[in-house]
Amino acid sequence: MWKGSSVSTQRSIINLLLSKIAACYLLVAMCVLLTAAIASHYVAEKRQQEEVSILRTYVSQIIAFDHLSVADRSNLILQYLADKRSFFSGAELKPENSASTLTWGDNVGVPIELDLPGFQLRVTLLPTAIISNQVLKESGWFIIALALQLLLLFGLLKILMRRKLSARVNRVVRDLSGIDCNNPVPIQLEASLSQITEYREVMSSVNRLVISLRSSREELIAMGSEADARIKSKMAALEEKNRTLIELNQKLSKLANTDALTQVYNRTRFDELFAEYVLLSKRRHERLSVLLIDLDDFKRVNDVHGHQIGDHVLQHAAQCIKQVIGSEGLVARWGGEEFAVILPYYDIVLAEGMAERVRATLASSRFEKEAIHVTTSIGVAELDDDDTCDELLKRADDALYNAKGEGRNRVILAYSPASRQFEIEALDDGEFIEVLDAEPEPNRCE
Ligand SMILES: Nc1nc2c(ncn2[C@@H]2O[C@H](COP(=O)(O)OP(=O)(O)OP(=O)(O)O)[C@@H](O)[C@H]2O)c(=O)[nH]1
Repeated sequence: MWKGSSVSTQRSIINLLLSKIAACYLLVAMCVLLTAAIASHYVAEKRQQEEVSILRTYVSQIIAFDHLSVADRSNLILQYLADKRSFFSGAELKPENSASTLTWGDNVGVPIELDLPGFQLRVTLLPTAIISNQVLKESGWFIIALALQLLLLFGLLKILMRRKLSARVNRVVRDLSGIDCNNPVPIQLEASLSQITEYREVMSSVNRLVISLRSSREELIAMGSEADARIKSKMAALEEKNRTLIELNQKLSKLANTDALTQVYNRTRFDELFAEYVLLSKRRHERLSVLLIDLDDFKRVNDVHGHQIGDHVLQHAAQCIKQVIGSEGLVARWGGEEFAVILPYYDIVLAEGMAERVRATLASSRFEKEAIHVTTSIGVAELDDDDTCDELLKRADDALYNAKGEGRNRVILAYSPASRQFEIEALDDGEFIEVLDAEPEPNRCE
């Protein structure tokens, strides 16, 4: 945009300069004319007086020539006056002792009597206004000539200035178009143009804008970085709070899901997990077994060693079960001194093996300094296609009940009506015999 208007900008600057010069010239010319008009009046008066004085001297010299006749003298005087018609409008000459009077001109103006020996001379001065008009006319021609010269000079000046200004205006235009909005810097005034008021005003307005733009930009940057820093610190605080919240949530969820004494899953969580595992296993037609583990004669432990020691034994027993199960299944406290284990992908035979390992481990363990010995009875059941959670648990519970009834410290398997029946009898310390059951009773283990 700036480049496009460069030429017109130059023209307008040149026209501006020239119009200023022309206005100055007209003002000066008017002053000169006025002065000339006033001066011409005084000049005319003065010149008339000088001419009268010269005339007086001349006539006196003519009179002094004795060898000339009166007529010759008169003629010479009138001839002289006729030559000076630009100052005198008429004359009347009357030699002494002569009856006739010689006249010249029309005698319009101011009459002056010149008293000379032998002659009476009365000359009429041309009116001063006429003389001053002549003076003015001469000045007028002078002024016209001057104006013509000035016009010529203007033309030359215009060409010269256009050439000289071109580079400077281009520089100004380049400066203006080169203002970088990201780093606005005030423009240096072009020395040769700074004499022009309009240029100065425009440039100072531009520079004011540039400075305000710069300060606004700096303010914005400062505000932006301050806001950035605040946002960052807020984000860091938020992240910190979020982390704390996540940790608290994890702790809370662990607290909600874990049994406070034994640090295995609590009953509530077991119920949820058990329902999910049963659902998934049935949907995928995968095996799943459950163990119900009960510590034998635990009342006796409490009675003999106290409830607190009983608590410790419970904790140790829970950790033992967890260790044996490892990552194969999930251990939960079913209630009191009873634990439940979910074994995904385990059929009843595998589950029985795992139950036996649990039973044997606990039976061979000694707890606390009193070397407390506890045995366990375990009921094992495998998920059947038609089973609900409750039915499966019921079968395991029944098996556990049977284990208690059979004398404790043993593993009893429960069979569903749909599955192939096994009978495993626990012998001493976990020896089992697998027996075919011709007519098995549902949910019962023999
Ligand atoms: N120390 C302690 N004892 C508990 C806890 N929960 C249940 N018990 C005890 O466990 C005992 C369970 O007794 P019973 O139901 O008679 O069972 P048992 O003595 O183990 O006998 P059987 O199960 O028939 O082998 C009771 O004495 C309860 O007080 C517990 O959290 N801490």
